[in-house]
Amino acid sequence: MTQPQVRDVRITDSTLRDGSHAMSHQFTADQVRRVARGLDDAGVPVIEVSHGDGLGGSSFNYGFSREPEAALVQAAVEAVDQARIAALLLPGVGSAGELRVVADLGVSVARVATHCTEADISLQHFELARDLGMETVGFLMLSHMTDPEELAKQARIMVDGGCQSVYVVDSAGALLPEGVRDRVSALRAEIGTEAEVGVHAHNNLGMGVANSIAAVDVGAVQVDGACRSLGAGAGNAPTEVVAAVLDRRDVSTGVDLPAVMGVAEDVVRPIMHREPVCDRNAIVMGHSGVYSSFLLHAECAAERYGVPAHAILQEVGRRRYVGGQEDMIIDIAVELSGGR
Ligand SMILES: C[C@H](O)CC(=O)C(=O)O
Ligand SMILES: [Mn+2]
Repeated sequence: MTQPQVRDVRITDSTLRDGSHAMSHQFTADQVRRVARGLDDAGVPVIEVSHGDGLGGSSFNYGFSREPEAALVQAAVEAVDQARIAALLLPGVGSAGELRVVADLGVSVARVATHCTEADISLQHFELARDLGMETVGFLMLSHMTDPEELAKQARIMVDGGCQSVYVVDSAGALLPEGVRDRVSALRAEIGTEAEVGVHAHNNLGMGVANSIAAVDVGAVQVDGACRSLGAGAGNAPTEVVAAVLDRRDVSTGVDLPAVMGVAEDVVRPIMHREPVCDRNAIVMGHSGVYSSFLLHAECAAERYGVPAHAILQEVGRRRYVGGQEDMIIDIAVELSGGR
């Protein structure tokens, strides 16, 4: 087992949460146990486990999980020695009760996600998480949809509410490195040493790793990844590649590179339903700024209504839909099909 060590950047692996989207939320407790154990052995300090849409996400709207969320979380908690287990919560999808349940199970990092202009809805969850003794992380989703100054104001709201680090979340994989640098720099200038800044990158335009490194260059000290990119859309910045590139930059992460490459290749790859790739659907999402987790919803609607998924996604981007508007994807498919 790798011991925790001094590090410059903390990697959070989101395979078991963002990867849930790419797995249609069908992770089993046994898979969670094996991935979490491998990541723990590789020295990954934080492992996120939840439904893709966070605690309470298992539903008709977002897709039902195969196994109860508590069983998945418990499997991860029991599998690790050094890693902290994190859970994601979107206020309104998950509730205070669900946060209490996972805190009792041993989850010690609460990641509260809001649309990038709606940080105020996170405050009661940060307060509760702090009361429960959890570390708090704020997730400003679809960060490309607002400018750096406004994003920094939203980060300020989270920090004043008890959030200890705020992430620039490129949910659509739409940002380019300069857009990431501007946003991370604006957050750093606003919150200074009061909280840390992190980055969560998606790969729809093939920029996941480059964007993560751009963020670190201007002061981000937390970086998310997913093994083998297993995440929504074209997936996340691959944890193993982020670790390798940071190592080449002499930025320490405490992650054992051969071990994490082994997890990606030998544990995660064999259980994947699909390999996230920058295909036409993904590029359309990145180019027109579509929430990555809409991909599977658009593919289902495409099949049902006989229209191309990329056309649906293009229209979602034009209408600037945000998380929570999954049901509108059906409306678009019906319209594009001519009401058939
Ligand atoms: C609920 C979303 O999947 C959170 C996330 O990972 C993102 O916005 O990106
Ligand atoms: Mn994501």
